[in-house]
Amino acid sequence: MIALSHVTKAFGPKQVLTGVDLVVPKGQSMVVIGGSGTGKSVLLKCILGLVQPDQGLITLDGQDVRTAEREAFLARFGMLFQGGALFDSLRVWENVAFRLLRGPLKRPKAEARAIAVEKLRRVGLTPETADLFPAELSGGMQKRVGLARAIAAQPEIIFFDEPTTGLDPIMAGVINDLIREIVTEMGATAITITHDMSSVRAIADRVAMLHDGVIQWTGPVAEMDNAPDPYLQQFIHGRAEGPIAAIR
Ligand SMILES: Nc1ncnc2c1ncn2[C@@H]1O[C@H](COP(=O)(O)OP(=O)(O)OP(=O)(O)O)[C@@H](O)[C@H]1O
Repeated sequence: MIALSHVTKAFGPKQVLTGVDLVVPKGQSMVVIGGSGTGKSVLLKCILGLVQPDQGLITLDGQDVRTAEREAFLARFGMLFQGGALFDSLRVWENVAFRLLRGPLKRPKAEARAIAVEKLRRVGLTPETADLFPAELSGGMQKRVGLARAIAAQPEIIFFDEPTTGLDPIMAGVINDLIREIVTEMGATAITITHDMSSVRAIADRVAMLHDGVIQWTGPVAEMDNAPDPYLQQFIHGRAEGPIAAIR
């Protein structure tokens, strides 16, 4: 379980998080929605310890994340970054096996490659893809490679940062379905950041809306449509009119 309690973060005069309380139960898929610049990425970075909150407490399975040994802590996480973030100079399989070729999860090269090929298969890519370079792949294929990399080391927790950005609606649907299937079969805890409401409906067990530095609403995805919160309703229906200022 990941728990955030009264987490605040400012950059200079800019208050980004003003008191975030959020619980992500183990094995659940939480999707965080909210407008551009509301601090969704900052929230993920705080959990990972890449950004230090000014106040508040973040725990993973009851342990304050600040006291965890860094390498072992990060080894528990997988990440699918916005845009895939593949290394252009490495072959596809080396990208997928990146964390299996170095650091605390290092294993023999042949074994790392075999795992990479298996993970590529899991995301619908053939073994021939393994020896290509990222530039030789379409955007949708790159996203699949990023997903294979995120799951290669069997993480307990996976973060997906805008997993469908830049994809056509059909490929976005394929990636959403893959994420849902993989998270379920791995029993992983997942946090996804997205603006894409089709992702929310495909991926989420629970939804949290970040607005004005706090979690404005959180609940099961099944309750989202009927929740009375006007901020949430404006956001999920993409209305210009409502309590959230449309000019930013
Ligand atoms: N290292 C930093 N230094 C200064 N300001 C930062 C830093 N990181 C984030 N910010 C600011 O914090 C705010 C929130 O940024 P963040 O990237 O978390 O937004 P977001 O909700 O993920 O947005 P988007 O949906 O557009 O990706 C922004 O105003 C951003 O400029």
